[in-house]
Amino acid sequence: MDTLRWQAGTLFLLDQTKLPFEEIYLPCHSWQDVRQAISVLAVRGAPAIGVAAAYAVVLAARSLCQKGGDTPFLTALEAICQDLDAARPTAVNLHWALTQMMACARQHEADGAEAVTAVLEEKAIAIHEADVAINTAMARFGADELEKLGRPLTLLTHCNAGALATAGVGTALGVIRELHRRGLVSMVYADETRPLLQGARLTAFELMADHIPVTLITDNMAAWTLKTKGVDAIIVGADRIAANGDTANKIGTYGLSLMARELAVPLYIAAPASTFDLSITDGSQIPIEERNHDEVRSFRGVAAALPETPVFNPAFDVTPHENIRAIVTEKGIIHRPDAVSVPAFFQH
Ligand SMILES: CSC[C@@H](O)[C@@H](O)C(=O)COP(=O)(O)O
Repeated sequence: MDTLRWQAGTLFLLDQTKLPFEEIYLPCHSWQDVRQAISVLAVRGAPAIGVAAAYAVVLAARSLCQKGGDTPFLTALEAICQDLDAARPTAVNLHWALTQMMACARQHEADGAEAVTAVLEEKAIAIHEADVAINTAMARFGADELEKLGRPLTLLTHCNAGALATAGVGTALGVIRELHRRGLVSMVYADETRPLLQGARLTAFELMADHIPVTLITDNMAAWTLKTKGVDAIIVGADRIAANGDTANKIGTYGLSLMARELAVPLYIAAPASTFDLSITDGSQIPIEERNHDEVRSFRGVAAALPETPVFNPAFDVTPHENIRAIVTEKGIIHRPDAVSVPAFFQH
């Protein structure tokens, strides 16, 4: 089951709003289709959003070639990229992929719009394929690191940082998959992850499909689970990591990090280099997406509160770097991330 598929000039996205009950591919024929899919979380997870956005740029370039118009090709493409970038403001992989695509377009500008479109397609496919390899490398580095904790491991994860959030085996779940392959996973506790239940609908589904032992808990059971179930480590993904290691991830991760610190459970982040935003010094500069309030008042149309109930619905929070034991990347491990170790890691 692929999260995304590029076939004969159409992007097919596994519609994650329907999982785990229905496995339906959503055909995206235009960049607007992709933008809509990103907004409603039909495709989600920072790396998968980046790959989808790269294909959206190909669709946009193709449509601009067909339509023509007064605005210069690259100016029009740039405006579309800005619109796509705004679809999910926290996940920096989206911005990263769009920047890569625009740089590629500019590099080949002199060859004309048709040629640029062809090169952009090659670039999007390269970004897609690279994500698969990046996940595999991260899984190995992460498993080597967590293996040091002893065995068998009881782990806890939050949201979905799996195959469904990437083009490959996943970031945090990629590490868990590799640990399982080595016979080192005793149990994975999966937070259900309110309000949109990525943990219940996607993580539990993914792990069960791979016969990895998983136990679903509601988010408010995490502290008690950490205290009573012998959890050896927490491992999660990330949406944006500042230069000092402060990490934005799904809302609830910050709370987990406080529990982890209190209970001396190490917290690991697994994220590719494209999730780092070295242009910002710390997590206070990370934009936090706030989503529709109905996501909290109800789930799939079933009301949980009165429609006029006031709501706060931030989709992400920021975990301070002090609460993170290590960040697993495709280039290796950043131990005890801080304002010195993170930039130094990327200088080599
Ligand atoms: C490898 S995915 C890492 C993060 O993107 C993931 O943990 C997360 O927070 C996803 O949030 P979502 O709102 O489902 O896109």
